Amino acid sequence: MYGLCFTLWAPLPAIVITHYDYLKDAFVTQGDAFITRINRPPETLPQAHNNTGVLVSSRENWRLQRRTSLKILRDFGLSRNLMEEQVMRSVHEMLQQIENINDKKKVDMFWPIRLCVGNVINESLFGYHYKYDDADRFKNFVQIADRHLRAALGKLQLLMTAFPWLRHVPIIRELGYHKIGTTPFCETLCAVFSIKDLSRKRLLIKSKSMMERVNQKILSTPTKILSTPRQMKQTGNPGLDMPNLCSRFLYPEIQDKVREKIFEVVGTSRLPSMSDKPNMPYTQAVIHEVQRHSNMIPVMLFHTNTEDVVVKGQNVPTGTLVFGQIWSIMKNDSMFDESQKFNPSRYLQADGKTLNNAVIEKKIPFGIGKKACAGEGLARMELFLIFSAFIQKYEFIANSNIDLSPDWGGVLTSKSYTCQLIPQTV
Ligand code: HEM
Repeated sequence: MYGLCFTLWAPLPAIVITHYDYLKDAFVTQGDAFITRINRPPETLPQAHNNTGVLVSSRENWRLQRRTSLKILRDFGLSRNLMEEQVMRSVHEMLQQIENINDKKKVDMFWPIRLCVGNVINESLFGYHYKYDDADRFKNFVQIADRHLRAALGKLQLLMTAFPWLRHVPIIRELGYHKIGTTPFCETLCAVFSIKDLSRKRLLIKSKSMMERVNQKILSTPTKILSTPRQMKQTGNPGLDMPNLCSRFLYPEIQDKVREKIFEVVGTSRLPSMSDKPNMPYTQAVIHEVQRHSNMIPVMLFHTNTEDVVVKGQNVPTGTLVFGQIWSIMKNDSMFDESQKFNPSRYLQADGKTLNNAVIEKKIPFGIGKKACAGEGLARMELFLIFSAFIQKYEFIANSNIDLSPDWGGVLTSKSYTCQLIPQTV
């Protein structure tokens, strides 16, 4: 830990914020100054056109894309019951799939969870979902997106962030730009469009024309913003996965307590629904703690400021690269007592029933400010419905020692594990 807010020369000056109060001062209090991304690799690599898509666009383009995306999500039912119904359909299908597993002594939960989450967004955006026994295309798609996310943070990529002109040097362009940038993008498109066995050259040519097709489509349909290739990648993206599920295997007493509360409020004849959520503060507290303790996105994406700002007394000149280090904030004892400990009770007041909003506010897995996660509402709904359905239906017992240290990447993922599932009845 180098301090609450420090400059890193790598070789561009980048300010790294590791304290909630500094982050809030910059991204919330002075949020209008931080609505730009850096427009450099790795952000720009998969983009067919500059300054497009919600995630990496800036200023007016971003405002328009974000506003429209949120409107489309709302129209698709995010703020109404429709989205809950969509999530529940996916949960039912996943539970059915799990029920069909004969040997529940050694179950790998990786694909059931990915498919459940991926199917929600696929069904909403593209109108179809993958069956559990016919999901090879989806799996291929997820693996490509995963590889791309890992590669995007490679050394060459970081070098190109510092010196974007390097992409014009032929050898670097080949290694760094195509290999890490365009090829995974082509592969993703091929996975989406079911194209097989193309040579690399044909792949690039083919992908270029597909990109054009996709872009034409993007530019000519009202849902273009949610259908950009980048978002298509996100449908299978590990970033949309549930956080590390392992946390709860290590704490059987917490698992039992959540189940007890679910049985009290919901019973066993139906699955938990969003209307039960206010009556289940302990379950909410456990989910908050899973997201803090097994945080998935360690650093907020690249931000720069459009005007000079002063963050808690420190000058940040226009155009500075600013990183909000979510990981350090959520693992900091000054913000979360004994932060290494998995302790859901920290989110509850002394009565054990009322949520402690002052602590919850500092837990920021979705980022903070104007460019915070646009899918937070959907993600939180999925977390609640999937997690509580799991615990209501099964007891999860780890088969071996669970290692909670994450696999490092743009998105932190859990190490592989298997578990025993014991069906629950009262
Ligand atoms: C547990 C799941 C999720 C987590 C932890 C998460 C976290 C994040 C984080 C940390 C950011 C970057 C914020 C920043 O740089 O300031 C982000 C951005 C974003 N997320 Fe998520 N996210 C999740 C799920 C989703 C879902 C389900 C969707 C889509 C339905 C989504 C769509 C987006 C978009 C569009 C942005 C870019 C927002 C902008 O730049 O304006 N996310 N997310």
